[in-house]
Amino acid sequence: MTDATTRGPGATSSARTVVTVTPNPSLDRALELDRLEVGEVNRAHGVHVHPGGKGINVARALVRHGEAALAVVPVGGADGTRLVTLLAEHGVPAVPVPVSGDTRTNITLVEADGVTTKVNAPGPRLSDAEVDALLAAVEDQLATAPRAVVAAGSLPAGAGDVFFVRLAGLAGRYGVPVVLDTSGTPLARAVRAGGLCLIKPNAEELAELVGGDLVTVGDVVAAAREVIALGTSAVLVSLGAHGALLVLDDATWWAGGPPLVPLSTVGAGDSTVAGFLAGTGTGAERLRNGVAWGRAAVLLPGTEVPSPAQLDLDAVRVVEGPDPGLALKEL
Ligand SMILES: Nc1ncnc2c1ncn2[C@@H]1O[C@H](COP(=O)(O)OP(=O)(O)O)[C@@H](O)[C@H]1O
Ligand SMILES: O=P(O)(O)OC[C@H]1O[C@](O)(COP(=O)(O)O)[C@@H](O)[C@@H]1O
Repeated sequence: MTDATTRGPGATSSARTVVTVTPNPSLDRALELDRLEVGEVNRAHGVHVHPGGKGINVARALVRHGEAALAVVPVGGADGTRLVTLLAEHGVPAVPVPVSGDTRTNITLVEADGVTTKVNAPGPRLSDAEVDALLAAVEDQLATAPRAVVAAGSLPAGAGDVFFVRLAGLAGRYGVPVVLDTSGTPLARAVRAGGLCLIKPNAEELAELVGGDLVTVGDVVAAAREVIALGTSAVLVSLGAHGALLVLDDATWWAGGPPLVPLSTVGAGDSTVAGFLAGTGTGAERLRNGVAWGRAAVLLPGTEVPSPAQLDLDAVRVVEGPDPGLALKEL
């Protein structure tokens, strides 16, 4: 299952490496159709298969830009083997953690007008021993003092709602910053436990987290500050076609650009996280980078991640202290 690029259970990170953890990875299969007819036989004219899952996509995007990254992933069955092979083909170092259930496949249906329908499978149930083995594999990487650990995506059954709390606790012991991109109860539990460096909800996920409607920039900033008050350093809120907001305890930036016609929005959030992590300089510059990577991702099919040549940093406008009264849909 491993080769020189996907280095297998013995793989280790270095001080510049971003370690990603995807508890519920997937093979992402995107089918291109003229138009989806629900309840009918539909015929696709294009198919793309990519290694998927949020942490995996972050690692893929970083590696595509020459950044050091390593993906820790539970894998099982023939599709798990395929996932590891695909990661190797994409040049992403991986630490596969064997599990008895089969790695899932997630389906995306993309219509000619860009409308995207996604069906995500539940993924295999992990046993307690498999969850412990996954965390032990993460701890092996934490011991090598990586730059950050990115924990991302949904949790498989059996992982327990506190999986990310456990992971953040481990990372805290090794002094490694934690970036978390998840949703629902696992996000709420981790935010309440505190100690996170960054979370990347979209507006719906943040609204669910704080329990309210987010209509304006001010609503998002207030929601993000609730999160920050619980012990998270920064909140990067992605807003789809309306760009993204970066909220710190004492500063806010918005970044976005001219309208695009997306080919596939799958993986755009993950590319945004990767671009933010790869960025340098001020919060504003890192946000610009993240948004440029996210915008480039939506112009690519399936779960393809952008290359440096596909970025258009100049198209991204950054505003410090955006008007709190602005509606998100006006951004
Ligand atoms: N339709 C779109 N047009 C332009 N940019 C987009 C579009 N959809 C996504 N993006 C870019 O990708 C980023 C992440 O997308 P978003 O849908 O918010 O993430 P997620 O998939 O995590 O919900 C956005 O912040 C934006 O920069
Ligand atoms: O773990 P979840 O929430 O089911 O999401 C998994 C899916 O999300 C993706 O990671 C894409 O995420 P984003 O579109 O939010 O960047 C796919 O590769 C994968 O199929």
